[in-house]
Amino acid sequence: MPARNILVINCGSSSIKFALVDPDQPEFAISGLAERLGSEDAALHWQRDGIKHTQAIPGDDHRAALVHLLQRVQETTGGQLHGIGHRIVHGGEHFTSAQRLDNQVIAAIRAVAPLAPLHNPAGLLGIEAALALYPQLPQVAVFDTAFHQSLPEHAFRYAVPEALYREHGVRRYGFHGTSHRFVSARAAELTGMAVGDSAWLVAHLGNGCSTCAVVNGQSRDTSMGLTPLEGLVMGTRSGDVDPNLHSHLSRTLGWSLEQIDRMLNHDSGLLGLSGLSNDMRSLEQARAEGHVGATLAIEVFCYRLAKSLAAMSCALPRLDGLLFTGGIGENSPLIRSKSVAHLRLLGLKLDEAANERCLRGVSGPIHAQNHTRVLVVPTNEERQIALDTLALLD
Ligand SMILES: Nc1ncnc2c1ncn2[C@@H]1O[C@H](COP(=O)(O)OP(=O)(O)O)[C@@H](O)[C@H]1O
Ligand SMILES: CC(=O)OP(=O)(O)O
Ligand SMILES: [Mg+2]
Repeated sequence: MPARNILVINCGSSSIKFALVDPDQPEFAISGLAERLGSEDAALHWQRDGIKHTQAIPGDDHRAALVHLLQRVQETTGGQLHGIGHRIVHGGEHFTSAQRLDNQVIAAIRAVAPLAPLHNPAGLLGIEAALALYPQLPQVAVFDTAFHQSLPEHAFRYAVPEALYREHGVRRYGFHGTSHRFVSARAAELTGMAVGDSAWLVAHLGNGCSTCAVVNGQSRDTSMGLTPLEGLVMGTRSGDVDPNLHSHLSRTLGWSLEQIDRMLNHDSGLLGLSGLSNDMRSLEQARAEGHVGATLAIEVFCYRLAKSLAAMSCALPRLDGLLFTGGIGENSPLIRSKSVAHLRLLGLKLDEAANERCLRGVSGPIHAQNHTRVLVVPTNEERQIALDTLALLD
């Protein structure tokens, strides 16, 4: 059978992640990241046959970086590409599953772009660039929101006038669905349970962070809402604040909506609290050196995470386990330990030695004996996107 290579493109606000996935192979033929796009420090990093490479691409924007990135892919496949899968963060209420891209689907993605201002515009750039270079190849959009279309109405409605929902789509959508779906299915596999009879709390902790209650393979509640700003403390995003903060800042400081938007999305979260960095590695190091802001940022991050998990537990009939994933969830024993320490009432307690061992791709159980399961489960959004893309193309 010829290789069924799927190129997966995940465009963020200032970076593009990519991977060439053959679903029959455990490793990616090539994967990488174009980062700091639009700046003089822009660079393309990729890994092929276990060897890491870097190319400076100063000043490259998304479109220009995609040209370089696709050259690396082309060298690897020799032109054997079956299709392209794009991660699109917001699919609104239109899409409950992945979609083959056509003009109508692209228009619908564009229509909800204001609800994911850091993500959808970049995703559209990725689609345009890939269509320009590979007009003959089938392309698919895989939505972060799709997995959460199973939320019951009492979980997805806001307590605002009904017309805002009916006429303007103001509701909770939820994000990171591809990751929540992948790790909850993987956890069932790892523990010998049937996905269709399992109940998990999931903490996806990357640059964006969210929690999810997954029952029998379906999302029942999640911490992100109309946009990927609601919920947890994130790298640069505030998560939940009092909704009156907007009018307070406007009335007392004269701030514009743009200023408030920028502050909540780009200047808040770990960065805002610490005054130092949005990167958890840097904060952990600074905390170890006694940095007050970094210490506080970590305390708030962990407490708010635990509070959200406790709230999510309302959506579960029982708790089969808590799953940690994402760059922070997979790599930070400190964050796992501090957040689980707030959750004794849920019957959660860690085996700290096991917790310390789970980092840099090492996964496994980290709970104390005779306590509810806590697992570190590495996510693989790229593989899931490739599988969804193939399922649609076949
Ligand atoms: N060893 C580590 N310890 C603590 N945090 C880590 C470690 N490795 C990565 N991280 C954190 O993971 C976050 C990025 O997560 P990732 O899932 O890669 O993000 P993205 O949402 O961009 O995919 C950053 O805050 C980074 O500092
Ligand atoms: C939806 C979201 O927050 O995505 P990311 O974590 O990639 O920023
Ligand atoms: Mg992410």
